[in-house]
Amino acid sequence: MTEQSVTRIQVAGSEGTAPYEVLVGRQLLGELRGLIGDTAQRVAVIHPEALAGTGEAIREDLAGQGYEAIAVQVPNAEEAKTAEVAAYCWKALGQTGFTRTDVIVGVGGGATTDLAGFVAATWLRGVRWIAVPTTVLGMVDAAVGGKTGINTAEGKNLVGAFHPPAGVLADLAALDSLPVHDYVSGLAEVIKAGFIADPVILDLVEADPAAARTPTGKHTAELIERSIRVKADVVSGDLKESGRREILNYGHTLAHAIEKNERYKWRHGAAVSVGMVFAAELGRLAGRLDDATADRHSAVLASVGLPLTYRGDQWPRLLETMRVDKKSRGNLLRFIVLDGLARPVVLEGPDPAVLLAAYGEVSA
Ligand SMILES: NC(=O)c1ccc[n+]([C@@H]2O[C@H](COP(=O)([O-])OP(=O)(O)OC[C@H]3O[C@@H](n4cnc5c(N)ncnc54)[C@H](O)[C@@H]3O)[C@@H](O)[C@H]2O)c1
Ligand SMILES: O=C(O)C(=O)C[C@@H](O)[C@H](O)[C@H](O)COP(=O)(O)O
Ligand SMILES: [Zn+2]
Repeated sequence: MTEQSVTRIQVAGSEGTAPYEVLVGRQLLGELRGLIGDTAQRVAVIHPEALAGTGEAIREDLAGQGYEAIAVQVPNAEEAKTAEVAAYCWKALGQTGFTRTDVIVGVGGGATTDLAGFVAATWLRGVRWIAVPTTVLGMVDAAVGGKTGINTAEGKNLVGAFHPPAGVLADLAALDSLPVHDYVSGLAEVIKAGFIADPVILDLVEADPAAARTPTGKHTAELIERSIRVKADVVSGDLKESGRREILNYGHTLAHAIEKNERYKWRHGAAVSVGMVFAAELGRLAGRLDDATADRHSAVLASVGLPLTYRGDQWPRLLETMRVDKKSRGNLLRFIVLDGLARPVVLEGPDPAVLLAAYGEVSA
């Protein structure tokens, strides 16, 4: 991709939903009007506190185009993914007289787009929404695929809906203001895409890990586009996670338990990093994964500054939480492991001793 060009990645419609495009480039906000369309009269721009200026600028621009536009500011990060904040958004829509032809625009990281999509899925049983991801993680993963939702005290993303956006605008310029800690967190999902489907991603990160940590890195656009293609390909064939989509949950069974254990104060990507080291060890102990590929996990994740360990004394609590993971069926725990590089498979009901041994790899 050249500096000014726009890459368009198609996501196929499935199970009665419409296809849509993910645009990757710069200065993409001009595309919003076309996506919102002429039938909408009202637009709600849901954004986090950290992007108050951006949210207001988008609102003003849409108001200038004749829409009745409101900005709905929500808390930063996981504090937005609550029933209370969803109710606050519903109230704002109700007070604005939002109808089924009106449109929600979610501007922010994955937490904001998960919330905005959920509000869109539930308001009047479903209105159109557009995702404008502003983090690496949002661009490569959260904004694509239509998984929307909020957390509860009992666990991560336990309440939600499959409700794909009408379009995704991944404007790379947004990454310039992203704190490095959040930028790096998103690399966990980039590296996940590398292990489950596109090893070229791993080669690019390993070639220059320092560059991978910055928006100005030589391969930034390629890393983001390759990761989006992995996600778009998978969700195009399985919107509701009846089969292949489960591979996108690589590392997430333990990650979500860690996030809950930390009362959602850890960044999702940091937890996914630890979760992937655990899943790699589980794959190795289950006789599926070779030593070199398992070891490659810790090496590449550490090279960009992602964590590899979590508190050893927390294993019983984490195991308990993992039992209500969305991949579980009854009492059967299910994990995504690798049968080799880019060969994800489901491992069902591993022996508790093997699970404990795998946790030993990440236990600090
Ligand atoms: N729906 C899905 O398929 C899916 C996929 C992966 C992750 N997720 C979810 O995504 C969430 C994590 O998303 P995230 O990593 O983007 O974190 P985040 O949304 O919590 O954003 C991190 C922080 O950066 C701020 N921020 C966002 N963009 C910014 C910018 N351009 N400049 C400065 N600050 C900015 C946010 O306000 C927040 O404080 C988790 O809740 C996770 O469960 C969902
Ligand atoms: O899109 C998916 O499917 C994923 O699993 C992508 C994950 O990166 C993402 O964190 C997702 O929100 C996890 O979903 P959950 O169903 O396990 O809550
Ligand atoms: Zn994730």
